[in-house]
Amino acid sequence: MSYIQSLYPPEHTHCYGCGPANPAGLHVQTHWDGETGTCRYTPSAAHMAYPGVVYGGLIACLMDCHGIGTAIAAAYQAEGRPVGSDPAINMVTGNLSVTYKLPTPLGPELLLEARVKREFPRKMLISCELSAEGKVTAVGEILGVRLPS
Ligand SMILES: CCCCCCCC(=O)SCCNC(=O)CCNC(=O)[C@H](O)C(C)(C)COP(=O)(O)OP(=O)(O)OC[C@H]1O[C@@H](n2cnc3c(N)ncnc32)[C@H](O)[C@@H]1OP(=O)(O)O
Repeated sequence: MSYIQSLYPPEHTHCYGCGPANPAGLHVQTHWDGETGTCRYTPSAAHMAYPGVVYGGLIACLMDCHGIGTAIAAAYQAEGRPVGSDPAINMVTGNLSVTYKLPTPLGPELLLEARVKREFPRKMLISCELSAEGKVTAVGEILGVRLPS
């Protein structure tokens, strides 16, 4: 299946974190298997906090866009229709929190796994774990709020 952000309507493809049409963006890609949103991202040397460690703001960006991508995928699934079908489901971040448990090593690929924690009529609370080399280094929660169609 295509990644979720590739199925956003054209006007929502310019996001710095995940917009495929933003040449300067991070191009976060969320893959949804019906239960878990998965994203892989390898930071560059420019994403450094201090030698050997990933900048926390980058981690927040990755969790933000991957969380919203997961929330949107889950919202389509809850309505029993394919991602990208009309009417489009659009969400923005109402709230984002990140707990940095360990320094995240700069170099290896990062794995983000996101799941629905709570579902409400107009919003979706997503939990996200970020790991590097098999170790969870950060956890987060993202509240996606649905925009009117
Ligand atoms: C779409 C493709 C791009 C990908 C996006 C990537 C992620 C982003 O960076 S998005 C940009 C950053 N986020 C923003 O700019 C959002 C700015 N905020 C807003 O536009 C509005 O406050 C918005 C839309 C979140 C809510 O406004 P509005 O529709 O008036 O909401 P409102 O009716 O007050 O609340 C809706 C529900 O959400 C809840 N809610 C809204 N904001 C928050 C918040 N910050 N924290 C907790 N709950 C909230 C409300 O409690 C309410 O819950 P319930 O339905 O249970 O009563």
